[in-house]
Amino acid sequence: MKYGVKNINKSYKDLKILDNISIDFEEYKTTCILGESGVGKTTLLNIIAGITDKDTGDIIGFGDEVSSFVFQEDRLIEWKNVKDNISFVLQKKIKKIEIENLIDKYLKLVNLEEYKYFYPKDLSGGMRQRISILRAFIYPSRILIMDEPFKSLDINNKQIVIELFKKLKTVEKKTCILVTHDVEEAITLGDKIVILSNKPTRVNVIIDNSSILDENDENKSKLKKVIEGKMIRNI
Ligand SMILES: Nc1ncnc2c1ncn2[C@@H]1O[C@H](COP(=O)(O)OP(=O)(O)OP(=O)(O)O)[C@@H](O)[C@H]1O
Repeated sequence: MKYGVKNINKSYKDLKILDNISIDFEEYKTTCILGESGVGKTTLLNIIAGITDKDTGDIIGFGDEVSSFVFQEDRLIEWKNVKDNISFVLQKKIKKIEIENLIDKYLKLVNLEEYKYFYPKDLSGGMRQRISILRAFIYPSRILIMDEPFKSLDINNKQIVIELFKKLKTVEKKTCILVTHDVEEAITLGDKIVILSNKPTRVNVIIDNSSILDENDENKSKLKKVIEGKMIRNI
């Protein structure tokens, strides 16, 4: 299956935001869309998800597909416990009898089984976001779209949630699109890093990061410097 965007242009009134954006999203890989605040990352995601109209260009492969989403805020339902928060989104997709087995299996996999009957108010921010990422992975979709999912977390929680994402990625095959302004996040998680910069926003460079994902810190920090340079918007 081929997923991508081609020659996407978008303006809000007279202000051009996205200028001819083309990206291929490789199947089962994680593509990070990286750029400073205001560069148009959320606009691009919303265009991909069909929430916002593009002016011109093509969206490839997403039309008939169901996607899972994870946002900056966790979007758990306060009056439902963990199990019901997950089963709620699965009920139209999976047989009731299978849902509970599935939830048990995944909660166990990520060592969260003891929280099955907890309500969101009794969970920490990091724990809540782990549940929403888990929910997005269990949901039967081939695509997972994440908009700054670690932004509101402190450094420790962020690390824990990132590890959870990596673990789930090894057991559930999904094509992931991760939007972030955080260079380290992109280097840690992205098989491919797409840097958006300039005004109006263009794809500055696409970096194949797959060989550096497990690399040492020295190589990662070199790459970080290169990326930071590319993120600067020449206005
Ligand atoms: N509905 C809208 N009407 C007019 N302008 C908008 C609208 N939505 C976004 N913009 C503008 O488009 C630009 C890009 O916004 P967008 O939220 O897509 O950027 P972003 O890279 O996701 O930023 P952030 O990381 O801060 O969320 C901003 O200048 C924003 O003010």
